Amino acid sequence: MTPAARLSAAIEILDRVLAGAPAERELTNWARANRFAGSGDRAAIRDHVYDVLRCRGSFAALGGALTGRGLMLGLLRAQGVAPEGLFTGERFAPAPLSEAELAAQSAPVSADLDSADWPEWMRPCLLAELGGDYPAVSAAMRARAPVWLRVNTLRATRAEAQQNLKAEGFTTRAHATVATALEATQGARKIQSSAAYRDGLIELQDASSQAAIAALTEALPAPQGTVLDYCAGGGGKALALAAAWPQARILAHDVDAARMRDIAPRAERAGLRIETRAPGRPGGDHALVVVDAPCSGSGTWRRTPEAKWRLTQERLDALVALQAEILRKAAALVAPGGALAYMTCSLFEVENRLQINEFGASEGWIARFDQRWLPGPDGDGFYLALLDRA
Ligand SMILES: C[S@@+](CC[C@H](N)C(=O)[O-])C[C@H]1O[C@@H](n2cnc3c(N)ncnc32)[C@H](O)[C@@H]1O
Repeated sequence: MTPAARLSAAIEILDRVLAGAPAERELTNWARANRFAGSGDRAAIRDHVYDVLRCRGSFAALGGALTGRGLMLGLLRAQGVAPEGLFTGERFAPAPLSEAELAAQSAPVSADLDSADWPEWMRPCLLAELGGDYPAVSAAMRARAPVWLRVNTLRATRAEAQQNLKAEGFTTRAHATVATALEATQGARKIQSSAAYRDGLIELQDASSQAAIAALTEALPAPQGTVLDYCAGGGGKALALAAAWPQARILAHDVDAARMRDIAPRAERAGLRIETRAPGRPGGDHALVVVDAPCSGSGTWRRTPEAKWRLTQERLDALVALQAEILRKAAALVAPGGALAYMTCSLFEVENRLQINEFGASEGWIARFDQRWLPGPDGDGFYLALLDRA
């Protein structure tokens, strides 16, 4: 496909996403309906769609309209690419620019384009909560997220994993402070086809999640009893905990059993043992209960930019109420003398420290420590609190 034909495809997909369709589904449907497109074309179209969704507000301003065409024109303007050579109307290229589109191309736009890429209702809250970090976080959220790998230190050292990956043509960079983390700097899209991945030397996991697991396992070097991952989902945290605590018995639970179906194959690949528990049957008296709570995901919106534009204040309030309910249920499963760990990949204090303060005050728990990681080159946004009974 020509670059212009890829733009046309992205415009078509973006128009459907703007009308409410999920981007992933539209990308899959487009690929099914256009089987002539190769993997390079699909990757390029995908990048256009996600690059644009991350910067929906600023690109609409630059392109003059919140439409597929307007957004793609905004992307080109942001990149300093003249659209006339691509919007030619020839064969599969988008139609030439209208008078109004041409005028929009040279119209002045607000200097604070970074801010335009947060939905308006949440800007005051983020400004207040991020303070001096607001400009850097806003800028970071407009760019693609790096791909981070977690080295399974039971199978290989980080240097060995790096060597093995290099021999297969994948280049990586070691994280400056997280001992298990490697950034895939070349070949990231194909990492799951590597022998290192198949043999369980590495897993995909964001560096901030790894940092949180490191902080948790440092604070609790050897849990005396079972560890329950109460919201285990696909098992990312449970696997990291099992690798960090090879002697511990790790149990995985989730309200939705289907979400846990990848845990067994992932554990097998890594040479780990994780017991899954049926929904509503998490057992009790655990030395540690981990709540990796359902949340806005705002710390990871570089990866899921649609979610940023779909979140509403009402939905956020509902999530906060759900987190409080989950915390109460999970706390009841902690053995006397045991601990409760709460995590989110959210940037909002209402899901993080405020949630913990409220829970602690009403249920009699006290935070031993909490920590926030902000999104940037070294990982996504993340939050961890470790709590003991007051
Ligand atoms: C942030 S995700 C977990 C991600 C997972 N821990 C990982 O590292 O891959 C939150 C999970 O909470 C689960 N969940 C939602 N409501 C729940 C509830 N009431 N009880 C237990 N799990 C719940 C969801 O099904 C989802 O899998």
